Amino acid sequence: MPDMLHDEPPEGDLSYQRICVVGGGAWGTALASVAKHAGRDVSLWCRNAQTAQAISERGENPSYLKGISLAEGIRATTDMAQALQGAEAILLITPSVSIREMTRAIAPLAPLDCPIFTGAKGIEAGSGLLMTGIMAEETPGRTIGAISGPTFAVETAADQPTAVTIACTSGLVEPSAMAAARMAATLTTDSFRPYISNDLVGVEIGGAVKNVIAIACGMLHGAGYGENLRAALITRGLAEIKELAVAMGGLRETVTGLSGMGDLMLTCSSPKSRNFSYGTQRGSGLSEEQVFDGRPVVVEGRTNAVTVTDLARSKQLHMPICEMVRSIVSDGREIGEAFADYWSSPIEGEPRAINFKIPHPASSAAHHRYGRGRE
Ligand SMILES: NC(=O)C1=CN([C@@H]2O[C@H](COP(=O)(O)OP(=O)(O)OC[C@H]3O[C@@H](n4cnc5c(N)ncnc54)[C@H](O)[C@@H]3O)[C@@H](O)[C@H]2O)C=CC1
Ligand SMILES: O=C(CO)COP(=O)(O)O
Repeated sequence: MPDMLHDEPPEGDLSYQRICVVGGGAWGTALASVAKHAGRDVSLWCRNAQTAQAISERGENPSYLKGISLAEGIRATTDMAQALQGAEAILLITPSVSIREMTRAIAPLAPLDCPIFTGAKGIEAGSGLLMTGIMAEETPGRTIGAISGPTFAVETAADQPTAVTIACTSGLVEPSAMAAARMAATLTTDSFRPYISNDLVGVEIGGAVKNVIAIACGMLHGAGYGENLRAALITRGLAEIKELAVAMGGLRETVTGLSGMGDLMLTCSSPKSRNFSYGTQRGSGLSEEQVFDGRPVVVEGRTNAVTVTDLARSKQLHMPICEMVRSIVSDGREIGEAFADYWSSPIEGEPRAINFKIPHPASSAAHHRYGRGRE
């Protein structure tokens, strides 16, 4: 079996010419526009008929990317069979909770040699499966992949320079990483720059966990804490991602790449992130019902705080920042109290492999300062 990452690259045009994007939200629309800019024939399945009409007729998605001119010629439709007709590769870009149901809808309509890549970032509740794990279960034998990285849809759709990592399983038809390389060639433009990886697990773990860390950063930013703390959370968050990725069979190196550190840096420091923004609003005192003025917004880290920590617990791993977020969003703990617990946990080694642990000597002072006792 050829190994795309070590053998001579194949000659000729690797690109898939006919792409179907499933999901007419912000990221699906942005990727459809990238593929169109790259010269592909692009169809886009949308749930909403008005959105599909606006994209096809005006080149705009007013619901998710208002005011941004998309590449011309995207064929948007609400008819899944029509959208998938003739597709050589599929991008499945709906929220993580819908990936199983959407894969079930797609699989009977797309031949087995048509790979599916997802851009959803998360872990499934109950099964603990990554997105590609769900997809592989629902459509066995097919090449399945992921696209991940520091990518705000609003910037990508506006043709701002964006880099991603693409990885895939081997499937029955194409050798490992070949489909990832083909998808990279398919989506490359003068502004969109893909890299390929042979570590699908590492790529996906980064995307799933960074959203939880971004909520933590947002909450403490919203509560008035400074940049020092944010840098500490990002760095210690990266350590949590690394430990989980390695426990799942991923590589440390992947976690320091675009889909790990890159996405973590982006999401933990920008109000353009829904996860960071949700955290900021909660940290500034808004309730769960009040955030985003009550609008339903996809905040993957809110559900994934539970799925990530469930998975970590099942591997006997402790992810203290993710546990802190879980205790707030799922168990209703007060933010200051949860932070005080985290911040006054035992002093330990960095990395934690340094086997050192002593009780925090100023634990009760920290609780007094940050928890309910604070003035
Ligand atoms: N927006 C961004 O900047 C980026 C988002 N992502 C990831 O992409 C995934 C999708 O996010 P967005 O496109 O931003 O969300 P969005 O909220 O902009 O759009 C979600 C889309 O999925 C559809 N949808 C919602 N629930 C559905 C269901 N149960 N079944 C079928 N379709 C459903 C909606 O109609 C909408 O078209 C998420 O996992 C997110 O983390 C990844 C990279 C960048
Ligand atoms: O994944 C993203 C950027 O890479 C989008 O982040 P949010 O879901 O927090 O908006």
